[in-house]
Amino acid sequence: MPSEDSLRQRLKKKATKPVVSTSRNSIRTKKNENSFEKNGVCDRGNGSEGKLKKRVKVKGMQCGGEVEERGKLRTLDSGGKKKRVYAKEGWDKNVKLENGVETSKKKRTLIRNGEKRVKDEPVEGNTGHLTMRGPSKSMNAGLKVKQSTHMRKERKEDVVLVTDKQKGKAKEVGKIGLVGAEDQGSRSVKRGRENKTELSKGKNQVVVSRSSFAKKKARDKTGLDDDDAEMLDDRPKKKKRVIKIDPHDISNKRLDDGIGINGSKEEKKNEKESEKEPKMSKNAQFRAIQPSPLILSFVEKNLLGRRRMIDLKRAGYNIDLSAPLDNIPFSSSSEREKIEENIFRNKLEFFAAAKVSSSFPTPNLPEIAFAGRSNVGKSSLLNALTRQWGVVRTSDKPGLTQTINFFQLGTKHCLVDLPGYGFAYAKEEVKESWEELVKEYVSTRVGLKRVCLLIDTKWGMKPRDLELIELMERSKTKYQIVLTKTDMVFPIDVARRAMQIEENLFQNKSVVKPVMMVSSNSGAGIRSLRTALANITRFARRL
Ligand SMILES: Nc1nc2c(ncn2[C@@H]2O[C@H](COP(=O)(O)OP(=O)(O)OP(=O)(O)O)[C@@H](O)[C@H]2O)c(=O)[nH]1
Ligand SMILES: [Mg+2]
Repeated sequence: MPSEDSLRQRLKKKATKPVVSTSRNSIRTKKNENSFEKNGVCDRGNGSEGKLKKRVKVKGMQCGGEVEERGKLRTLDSGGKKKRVYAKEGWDKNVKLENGVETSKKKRTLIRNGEKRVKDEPVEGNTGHLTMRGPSKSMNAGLKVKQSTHMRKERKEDVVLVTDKQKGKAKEVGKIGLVGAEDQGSRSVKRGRENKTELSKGKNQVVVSRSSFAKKKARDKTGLDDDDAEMLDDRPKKKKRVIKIDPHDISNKRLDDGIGINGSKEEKKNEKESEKEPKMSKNAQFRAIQPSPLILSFVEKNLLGRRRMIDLKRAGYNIDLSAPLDNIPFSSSSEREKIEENIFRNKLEFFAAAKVSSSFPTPNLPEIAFAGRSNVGKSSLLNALTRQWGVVRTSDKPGLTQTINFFQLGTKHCLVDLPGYGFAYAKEEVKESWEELVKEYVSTRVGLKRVCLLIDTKWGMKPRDLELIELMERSKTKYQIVLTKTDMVFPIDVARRAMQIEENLFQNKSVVKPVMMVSSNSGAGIRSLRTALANITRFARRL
């Protein structure tokens, strides 16, 4: 029988024995236990320091709530395990509503490459780290969640949670990166977990993780939101079409391209140079002509150009008469006017017509011929000069005069009406024969004192006119330019045309200046022409 004392000793021994925990490797002494009870903090002791993953179970100890580990907060469950935070947990505290989207700001620790960063990051979605997103366009229409994540530094990692209600399909696009940060400095735990579909039927959630900052940057540049950018990323990339151009194929080239088949640099240079010097149209060139003051004063004095009837009346013309208005002349008793009147008051008589040069009449009188293109007004001018209407036939149909017609003015002078050249209602061979006949006449005719080359004021000189001029220059036949139908254009254009022709024929020797300007209809300039022609015949001797 043990004595009472021995029993007491046994009991004491039992009481002094250490309590051994049943957890894995950790041993917690009674002392430690006491210290925890004192501080209200679970202390792991030296053996467990630095190994956060190893959890310590202390018998009879409950660590519900938050356990502080060296200044950091960590959620632990009642069993002392790290508490997993799900989407719906912790919802109420930090969640804000922005544009119908719940967002929360939650402290988050990012540790990469041994560095530890603590950032306040706005996170979308039900949890602090998740973003609700609609991957499809149809989703966007109804429930479009759009929250731009703020990119702060390059190594930032976004976690995006995508929901798709309509399709009911979950698509995992990326992976979740849940980073837990425990322990200070070098001791860090980064938990990256690839999260597979964890969605219910009604609500599918896809977790998307994008780590490429370059992608983000590019999207920001293009101004697309994440949805659009996502769509663009998923699109099959189009291959660039390379079009090979056959340098010898000119089927698609415009005719006015001006670039040669080879498209050499020189050709392009020439083209550029020609572009630099813009070509002025003929009309623009004509408008740029500045008439001399002498011509302008002549135009004004003779009432040339298109005029109002009231201006003609004020100038002394009898506008009630249908005949040329100069039949009421500015009568003056100057000697020159008397001479002019004497010559052109004589009777005008037709006496010969010639189709060929052999039919020309014998040159007994000094001759003044009227040449020019068909319909320029040669026959009309003869009538206007002599005021004898009907002696010379006129027509609005080009090509009426088909022979060289000789008219005797009084007893001392001869006026010659030539067939026109250029366009006419006649066969080509006939027209050519007219032209040849005229050329022969102006170049060989003895007694020809002056050729009045008539030019339509509106159209100016044509190549055939120049041909005849060249011929007369060669044959040294004196010729005078007479602008006709001046009543059809503005006075300034009459002056411009006269100036243009004078400049063109500046170097010609056989041309008689100045250029005369007339209108057989209005009679303007006829008196001046009479005066000029009277001076020719005045000193001409009878042959
Ligand atoms: N407005 C206007 N019309 C004129 C003038 N002179 C002639 N005409 C008209 O021009 C047309 C042709 O006149 P013509 O005298 O027959 O011309 P042409 O040079 O002899 O013609 P061809 O004999 O065919 O060579 C006629 O209808 C005339 O009325 C003018 O000064 N002003
Ligand atoms: Mg005629």
